[in-house]
Amino acid sequence: MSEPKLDVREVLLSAEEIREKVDELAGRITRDYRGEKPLLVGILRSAFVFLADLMRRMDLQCEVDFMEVSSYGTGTASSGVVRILKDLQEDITGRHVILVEDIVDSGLTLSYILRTLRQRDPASLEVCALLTKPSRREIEVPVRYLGFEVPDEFVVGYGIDYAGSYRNLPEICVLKPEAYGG
Ligand SMILES: O=P(O)(O)OC[C@H]1O[C@H](OP(=O)(O)OP(=O)(O)O)[C@H](O)[C@@H]1O
Ligand code: HPA
Ligand SMILES: [Mg+2]
Repeated sequence: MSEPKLDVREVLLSAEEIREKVDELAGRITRDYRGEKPLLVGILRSAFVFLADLMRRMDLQCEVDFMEVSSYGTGTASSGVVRILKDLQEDITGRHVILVEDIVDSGLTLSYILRTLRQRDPASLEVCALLTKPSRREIEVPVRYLGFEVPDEFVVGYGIDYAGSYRNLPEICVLKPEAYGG
């Protein structure tokens, strides 16, 4: 088993660039939700790193909950079928909810979650996503707080995996082709 860094072809976003962007997003959320206590909903598993950094940069009372969904399994293309593996613990009726996602690719995951959560009558429902890959979009999703646009490459790191690995890389990277082979 090789070290994760040895499998990296290119660093797309450095830890420093990510830190600065997370600060900026947290600042915007702090200003927009002043006087409220939003519920941050992290989409497991990949969003846990981003969520953990984001909430600590917000100067605001907040609560946290998680949903786990999966559509990618061990491949690099969405199966198109989004399954809820773990639902929220909290009742979101009347709450200000911010969905925290690491990447919007086809948009199928977020669009499914947004549809599901809207039916529960939150006071508001917005999305904060660190990355977007617009070239792969199959369905449009409204992202209020967006970090970076990435090219049409399968990215890993900062919580994001390929087949379960590479989540612990501190940067957003593209792997060497042989690392995607299995
Ligand atoms: O816009 P889409 O094409 O739907 O892709 C985005 C989703 O895919 C990834 O999750 P994945 O299903 O790999 O689960 P994970 O977070 O547990 O890795 C990612 O974290 C997003 O949730
Ligand atoms: O580029 C990606 N990398 C990892 N997981 C993903 N899920 C959707 N897009 C991606
Ligand atoms: Mg994944």
